[in-house]
Amino acid sequence: MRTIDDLDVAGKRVLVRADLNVPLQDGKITDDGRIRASVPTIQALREKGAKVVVCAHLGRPKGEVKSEYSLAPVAVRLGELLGADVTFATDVVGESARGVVAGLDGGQVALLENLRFEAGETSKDDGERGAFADRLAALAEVYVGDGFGAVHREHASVYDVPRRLPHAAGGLIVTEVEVLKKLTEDVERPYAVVLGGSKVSDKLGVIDNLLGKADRILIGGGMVFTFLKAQGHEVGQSLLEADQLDTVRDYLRRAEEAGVEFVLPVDIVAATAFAADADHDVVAADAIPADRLGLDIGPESGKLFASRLAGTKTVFWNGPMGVFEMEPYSHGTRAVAQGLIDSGAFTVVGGGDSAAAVRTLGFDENAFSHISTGGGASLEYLEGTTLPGLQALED
Ligand SMILES: Nc1ncnc2c1ncn2[C@@H]1O[C@H](COP(=O)(O)OP(=O)(O)O)[C@@H](O)[C@H]1O
Ligand SMILES: O=C(OP(=O)(O)O)[C@H](O)COP(=O)(O)O
Repeated sequence: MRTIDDLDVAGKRVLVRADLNVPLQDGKITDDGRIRASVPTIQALREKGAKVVVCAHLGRPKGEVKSEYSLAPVAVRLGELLGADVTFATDVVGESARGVVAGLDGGQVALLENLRFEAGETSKDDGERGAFADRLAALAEVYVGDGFGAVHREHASVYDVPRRLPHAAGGLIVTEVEVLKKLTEDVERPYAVVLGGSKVSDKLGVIDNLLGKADRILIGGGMVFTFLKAQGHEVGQSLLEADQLDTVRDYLRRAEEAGVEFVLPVDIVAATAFAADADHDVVAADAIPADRLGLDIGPESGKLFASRLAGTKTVFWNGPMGVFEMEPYSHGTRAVAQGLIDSGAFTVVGGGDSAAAVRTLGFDENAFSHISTGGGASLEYLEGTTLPGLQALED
């Protein structure tokens, strides 16, 4: 992959695809890790005299303009971190964007509004996506891919725009790939993978491939309930991928045949509502009341998971064990984070929310071997498939 040192960017308009998908609460950024991770590449381009046009997505607004998904607060924080003004365009490829970009001098930075306000960004229709990619590419003369957390998405800004402009990988992508490569080549065993979070349908699929790679697979977070249901247990109102039950049964059967250890929670924190102040109790994992939803793994499961991480040499973790944003449901995530640290293994934590969790729960980032900005992206990278956003940069 070419890097930004291989590009002539002085005085040129450079479109940087970053991953600035940060958690927000009441319009306030609760963890700015992904913004900080994007700063070095932007700073390097400024120093080279580029006119830097940053583009990114926030959440999943599905092609509609929704003010709660505006990148405006991110522009402010990015400016603070860069120590420079960041001009915010109130649209993606419209009049505001064109005006803001035209007004940039070398070394200056602009941020476009949320890419996913445009249906073309995520469209599965090549024509629609291509038409949007044309408009986005027209804003710039050079493209730099640096949004590692989104490289698994075949989206216009990730996959189609680099095919239209001279391109290179930014420093964040280079670093992420360097570290994750180690987990695909010479992984030290026992190798454990911990999966949780809420993007269940996205991430269940990677287990297929992990069965041939990991020695232990620990399941927490919103992933749990599809497994418990597949084993015949009641999961109440918990997150469930009802159409994946056969797939999950197949995983459990194949894991047994292959000698891969599946570790599922033995207890669950079950609440009456998705709220911090809802009534909640620890219940056995096979006895979740029909009117409750599981929002964390229970204390016995926290201990069990930590014990199964002890003695491992490599751990990859994506997805919080519970709704860590609410204190009553944060203990499982805390136990697993501590379990990783205590294992003494080579530990990689991946994912926007997983990385935010370890920081907001007060863990020292340096206690982990690597904190990746990508969850789904790193999981798919570990599968060994070529990711659209990396392939586009290699071509
Ligand atoms: N049992 C659960 N039910 C609903 N949501 C959950 C549950 N456990 C974890 N979550 C949520 O999962 C989210 C993170 O999931 P995900 O995006 O897949 O992780 P990452 O960003 O680390 O890849 C968090 O916001 C957390 O609140
Ligand atoms: O948050 C992200 O991924 P992650 O939750 O897997 O870390 C990325 O910004 C990608 O977002 P998407 O999963 O909505 O495409």
